[in-house]
Amino acid sequence: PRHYVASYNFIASGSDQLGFTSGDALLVHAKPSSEWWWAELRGVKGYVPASYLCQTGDAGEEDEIEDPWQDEEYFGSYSTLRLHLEMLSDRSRTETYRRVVVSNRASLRNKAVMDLGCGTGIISLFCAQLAQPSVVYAVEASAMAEYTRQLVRQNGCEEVIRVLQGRGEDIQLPGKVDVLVSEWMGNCLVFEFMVESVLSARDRWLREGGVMWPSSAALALAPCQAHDYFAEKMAFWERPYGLDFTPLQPLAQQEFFTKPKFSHVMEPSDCLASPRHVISLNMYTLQIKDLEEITGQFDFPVETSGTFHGFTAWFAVYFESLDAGGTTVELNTGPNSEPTHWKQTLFMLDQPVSLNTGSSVTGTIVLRRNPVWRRHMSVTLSWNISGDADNWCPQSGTKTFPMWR
Ligand SMILES: N=C(N)NC/C=C/[C@H]1O[C@@H](n2cnc3c(N)ncnc32)[C@H](O)[C@@H]1O
Repeated sequence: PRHYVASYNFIASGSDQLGFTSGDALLVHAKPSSEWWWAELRGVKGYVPASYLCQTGDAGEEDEIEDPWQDEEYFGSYSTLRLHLEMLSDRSRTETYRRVVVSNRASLRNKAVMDLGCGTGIISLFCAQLAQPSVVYAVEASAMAEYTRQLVRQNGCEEVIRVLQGRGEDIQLPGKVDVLVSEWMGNCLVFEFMVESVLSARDRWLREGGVMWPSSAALALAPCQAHDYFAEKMAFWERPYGLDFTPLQPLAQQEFFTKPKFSHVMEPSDCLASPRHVISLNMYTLQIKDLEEITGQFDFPVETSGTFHGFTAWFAVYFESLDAGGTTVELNTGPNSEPTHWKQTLFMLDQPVSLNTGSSVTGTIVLRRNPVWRRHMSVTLSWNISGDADNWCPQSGTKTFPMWR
């Protein structure tokens, strides 16, 4: 963050704007655009008009406008093998995409395919190797694209696969495509918001009546117990080495339970109720503006008495057949399916609540996209425990988890 001083008064006109008076010292946290910056004044944050401010201290040295998509860092992370190895090593994920190609091999003949965010090109290579599309546009923004070209040649697919290095939003294709395939899903389905790039490519390059793979997506949720995680991070402070460290428990709650826990492996037996799809996305009708705030409702009849430590979330995506009436292929990242590199995401409540069968946990989940950092979001879970008269614990609550800003 950098210090600026206000040269003029500014009256805020939107709820997300920050008003100030000439002479106020503001802390600028981010510069999502050259007109509006994200700043703080006396603990309140909001958008401010950049032209009303001037830098204190080393004036003149203009720090670079920070990219709200953090593309340099994001695509940088995909120019090394680490993440590609993780994704390719995820057999459930990779075999599912291969199964989609194989089960649609006849209908893929002579089709034009776009593989958005192809990485090493695995999906494109499946298409060229296991079916006979007329062309596959393998689009990859990171420096990995150079190697992807080599892999295409190495596997004799250069007749079919054309690797285009660049962002899906920027590249030009010679024509529209029949199939837009992408592996875009992040934690809680949308984290990283690569889905926006997929929708942008759909709107630009998918022909009328073309097919989206995945065709639809769902976020699943369940109230759960998380005894091991709770013991490891919170109960630990009760009596370590015979001493009472409980004054550290508020710190532990802040440090370990404020953000969701990625890569959590939930046992099916941890579920206190049958998981439900709380959000469903139709990849044909979903609009980019819909991504700003996605809301789901839930009503879980408690089936197993136990300790309600939090909620666990995961996703499933569906690949409809190119043939009318053909079978839909599912990739499910839940606790009852083959493990994947996404595992599940655990949202810990501040206080565990004991739950008895006969009660129910009803409420909402809201995914709110970060207005400044466009690959980030917050998840707000609000719940109400009803039908358990003899339970003295708090009956309702709400908690907002940043992912990550
Ligand atoms: N998180 C999951 N599941 N997959 C991440 C997969 C990301 C891959 O897609 C590329 N990618 C992401 N967004 C774009 C874009 N807009 N244009 C071109 N390539 C892109 C990244 O560089 C990675 O190689």
